[in-house]
Amino acid sequence: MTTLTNLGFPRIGVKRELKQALESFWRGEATASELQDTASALRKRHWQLQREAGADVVPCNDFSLYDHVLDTAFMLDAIPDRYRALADANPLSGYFALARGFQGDGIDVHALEMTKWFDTNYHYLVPELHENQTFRLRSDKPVAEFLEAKKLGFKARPVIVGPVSFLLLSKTVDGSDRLALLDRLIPVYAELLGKLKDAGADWVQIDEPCLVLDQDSDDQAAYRHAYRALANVKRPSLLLATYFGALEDNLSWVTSLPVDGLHIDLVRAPEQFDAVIDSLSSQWVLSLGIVDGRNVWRTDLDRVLPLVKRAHQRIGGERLQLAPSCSLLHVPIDVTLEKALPAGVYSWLAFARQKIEELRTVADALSSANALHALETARLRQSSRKNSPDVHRPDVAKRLAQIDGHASRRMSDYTQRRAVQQQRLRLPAFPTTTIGSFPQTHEVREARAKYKSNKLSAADYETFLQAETQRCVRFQEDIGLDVLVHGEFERNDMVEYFGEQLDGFAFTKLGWVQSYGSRCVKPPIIYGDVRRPSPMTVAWSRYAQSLTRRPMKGMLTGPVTVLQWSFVRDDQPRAATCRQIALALRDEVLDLEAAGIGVIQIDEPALREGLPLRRNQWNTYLDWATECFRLAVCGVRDETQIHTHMCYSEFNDIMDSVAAMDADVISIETSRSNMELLDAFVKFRYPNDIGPGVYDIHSPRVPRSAEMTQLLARAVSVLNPNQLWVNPDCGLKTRGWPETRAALVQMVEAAQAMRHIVFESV
Ligand SMILES: CN1c2c(nc(N)[nH]c2=O)NC[C@@H]1CNc1ccc(C(=O)N[C@@H](CCC(=O)N[C@@H](CCC(=O)N[C@@H](CCC(=O)O)C(=O)O)C(=O)O)C(=O)O)cc1
Ligand SMILES: N[C@@H](CCS)C(=O)O
Ligand SMILES: [Zn+2]
Repeated sequence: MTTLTNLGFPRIGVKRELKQALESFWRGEATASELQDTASALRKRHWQLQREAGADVVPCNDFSLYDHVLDTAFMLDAIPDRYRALADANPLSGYFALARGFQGDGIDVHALEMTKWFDTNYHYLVPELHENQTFRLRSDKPVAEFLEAKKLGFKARPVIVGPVSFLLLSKTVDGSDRLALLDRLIPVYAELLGKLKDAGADWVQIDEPCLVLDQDSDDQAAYRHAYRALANVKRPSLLLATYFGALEDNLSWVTSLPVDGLHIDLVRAPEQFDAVIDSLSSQWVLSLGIVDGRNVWRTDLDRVLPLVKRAHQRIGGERLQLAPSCSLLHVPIDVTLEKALPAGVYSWLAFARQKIEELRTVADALSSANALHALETARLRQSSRKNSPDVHRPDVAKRLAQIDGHASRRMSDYTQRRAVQQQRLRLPAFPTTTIGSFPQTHEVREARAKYKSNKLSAADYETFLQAETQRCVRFQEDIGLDVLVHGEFERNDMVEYFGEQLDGFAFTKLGWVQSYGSRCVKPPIIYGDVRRPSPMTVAWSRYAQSLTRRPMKGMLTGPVTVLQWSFVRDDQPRAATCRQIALALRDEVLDLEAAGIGVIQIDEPALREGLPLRRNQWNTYLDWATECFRLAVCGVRDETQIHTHMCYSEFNDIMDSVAAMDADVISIETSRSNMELLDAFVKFRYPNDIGPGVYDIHSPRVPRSAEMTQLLARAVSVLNPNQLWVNPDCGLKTRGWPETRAALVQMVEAAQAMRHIVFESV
């Protein structure tokens, strides 16, 4: 019998129950045991849901209160010294201190660095290790969650992050070799596996997602060494899970690792099927990832079934498992809860629950004729989508065909533009600005919720937003910021807001996906050709500019980021969809310019995240991604200053492309890494202006101006001071007003200090 399994399930809950529980706990309004009760209720509900949908085996330890990499670091006692006292005194507070920083009781610690989980919009916390790092099994979370599932009657398979990927996803603070720590890590993994065996686990899913990346000979040696060492310990059988891409050149040696099975992603990399099955050890189980865990489209079962049948013939049902391509963490939970989607679009979608049901249909189709009806329904859905007039719009295709090379080039080069912009804007040295959003307080979100449920009229909602914007503009003037923003109070999310105003996008009501910790997003679904029926942001920017004589930045989300943070159609290349979005944004940029907005920021925080995981595919992506950015912005006159913003980006290896975007000013996240990210700009002699973030907005901690001056001094020591702007790392939407006010006052003070120190002026 073929087994239907799953690699991981969303943790947050359909109504974001985990978010509410976490935030209540952090506010001190709920106890730790109330938080843990919500967590165990969610686990139970999700295991039940998966079983009802048809899963034979459910994952456990895929749940996390914040992040699964942080859980692993915490479990292995990889806790940097600055958190140790907190963690020893109270493990839960210590755990959250690593995630969010902590200020109080005479302690002031910043959080671990956060970065993107491969090419997803999920963020993990980067474990901090050092040369003398030791490990021990500090907690038994995987065992506890396995026993919890077992007690409730579920056949569960614990999921753990493999030792080599754990080290490769970590950083050492002293520059020492991460993999040199492997020998100290292996005994702890052996102990954990032994405990899981004792608890009754037959199998463990050991995730080694780094196996789909380019791995050098040291990495290969590390996998060999780790799995040989774990081969002879008392342990459950090991399913080595790979996802987000192909094993490619790594396959030849992965198949000789002493494990018991392999999971492969056949959605991202269907081409690896033959090579894998040909080289598979005769003892190994093979788990086929045939349903897309990263997107929301229903699977073309007629395409998948022949593949599964071939595998069945080759290795037999006993050794065959069916699963989603990767953990379902990246998709919403249940499409049947969506009551307002257009009927056509609704029928084309599968969320986590439906994906497991699709796998059930495939498994049933292998063993009986019972699946005929389900297969026929699936077939009708595929053809309705393929032939829908809502998907294909001839006017969009025609406009795309007419683009020429001039459309993606500014009129003059940067030096000329800089001079006219400076004449127009007359900014001081070290100009201060923010990244766009100001606190999205409970009142702001509540007003929007009331407006959307018709409890607040459009006029009253607008009046409310105007008052918020006005207050925000006044505040920025009062504290002396130079380039102002309107605050983005009208936006639910920087991508969803634009999607809502563009043709070709659909929206969910409960399609929440975890972004980091308690923060979620509702990615829009791009199902058809994209068009802008009317201006999207001009009225708000015009209104905000009318409130001040200082320059007001127009604020847009860039084409690559809209693409990357949406569920994207899979029936045409991503580049084609991105160009359509870029053209829609180009119209918006020109409308903003015509409305008198002299500074326009087009955020592209997802540019790097969109990089293919294999280097040999980078150039193609970077060429179209940067071209799309320029297509969106290059229609403007020289005197219009174009800003861009990127957070969580490692720039070293993409500097050519960042420069090719040719933004007049780029703001980047640098504070958590102590300005390390600036190195790339320095090495490349980046010519345009840069705003290195001087404080971390992901933490409620308020930095002192001296800290920011120190960071700026580091920047000045390597870059031309005339190039530098002063701004936070990212937008302030997640912060409260008290800490925002306090931090920005300190930031303006830091800029003034720098003007004084460097130019002897104030
Ligand atoms: C910059 N980031 C973003 C990423 N991806 C995006 N798509 N958007 C981003 O901004 N990726 C990288 C980073 C990740 N960072 C963040 C930061 C913050 C959030 C966040 O705050 N998310 C919110 C949800 C945002 C939203 O859609 N809000 C809606 C609905 C609000 C709501 O819950 N309303 C309540 C009533 C309100 C109340 O009473 O308080 C309701 O409807 O019941 C809105 O504002 O209208 C979050 O809550 O997690 C995400 C990623
Ligand atoms: N303008 C956005 C960018 C976030 S990456 C904001 O300020 O929230
Ligand atoms: Zn940002």
